Amino acid sequence: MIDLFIIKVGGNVIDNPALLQTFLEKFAAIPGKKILIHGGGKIATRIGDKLGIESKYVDGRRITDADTIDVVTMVYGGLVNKQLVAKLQANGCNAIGLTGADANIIPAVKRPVKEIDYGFVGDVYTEKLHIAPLQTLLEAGVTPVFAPLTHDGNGQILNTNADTIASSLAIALSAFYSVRLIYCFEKKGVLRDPNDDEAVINLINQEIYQQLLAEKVLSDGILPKLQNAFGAIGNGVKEVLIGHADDVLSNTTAKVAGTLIC
Ligand SMILES: Nc1ncnc2c1ncn2[C@@H]1O[C@H](COP(=O)(O)OP(=O)(O)O)[C@@H](O)[C@H]1O
Ligand SMILES: CC(=O)N[C@@H](CCC(=O)OP(=O)(O)O)C(=O)O
Repeated sequence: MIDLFIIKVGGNVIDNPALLQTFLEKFAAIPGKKILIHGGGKIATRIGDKLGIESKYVDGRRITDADTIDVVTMVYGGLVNKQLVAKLQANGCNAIGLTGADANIIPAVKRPVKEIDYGFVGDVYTEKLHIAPLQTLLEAGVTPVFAPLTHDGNGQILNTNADTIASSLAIALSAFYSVRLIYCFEKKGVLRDPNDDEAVINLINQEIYQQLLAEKVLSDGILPKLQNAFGAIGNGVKEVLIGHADDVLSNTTAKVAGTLIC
């Protein structure tokens, strides 16, 4: 099977112009087929603040009321997505910006209200992903760039965590490609001590994962990232890495920098 790189870049990188520029240059230089999924939570929060719309998170997921879905649709689907596409074009990468609603690629279900009402947050409808349009783009040498937005099939846009979109696409595309999923953020990998940026754990298996959870070394956004990483590796994805945005290119070769999930 042909290699396919699925790379997720988070909001802290997107919000740092120097880090973003380096990342995009290196992403553009990756040879072969690739897909980029971007976050942008930090930027949506900042623009929401300017508009007087407060951001609330529960377990790393944004509570997305009617005003907030408008903000994230504009910020993720417009501002961030189109700026990334333009910058990739400037780096010689023929990118196309998409949301999960485009070509019906990522249908989702509005998260049912239990103890928490997340509002317009979507859980990916994994069995209904439409992969064929993505294959057509990839075969044409075009690089899809996904905003963290999905849709419910009834005209409603939904807000979906970007780490989840990356793992869902990686799992679905593993039927056709040898998929390598790389989560890029502003740390060098999963850290044994969250206050020591050099304390990178090079390899995490289920046993080490459970130990780290028990030791409470993991918190905030690294929790959904690891959950999605293990979901991917257990469902056909060939390789999953978590590492620094600067190391994206080294992580596409045999020499790995960051945390390998196995
Ligand atoms: N053990 C750990 N190793 C790495 N990051 C950690 C750890 N514990 C907590 N974190 C936090 O998780 C964050 C990554 O999650 P998140 O901000 O959602 O990433 P992204 O920018 O990809 O969206 C890091 O910025 C860090 O603050
Ligand atoms: C439902 C939900 O929480 N969606 C996320 C989507 C953006 C995202 O995932 O951005 P980062 O990767 O930069 O964190 C949010 O609105 O924050």
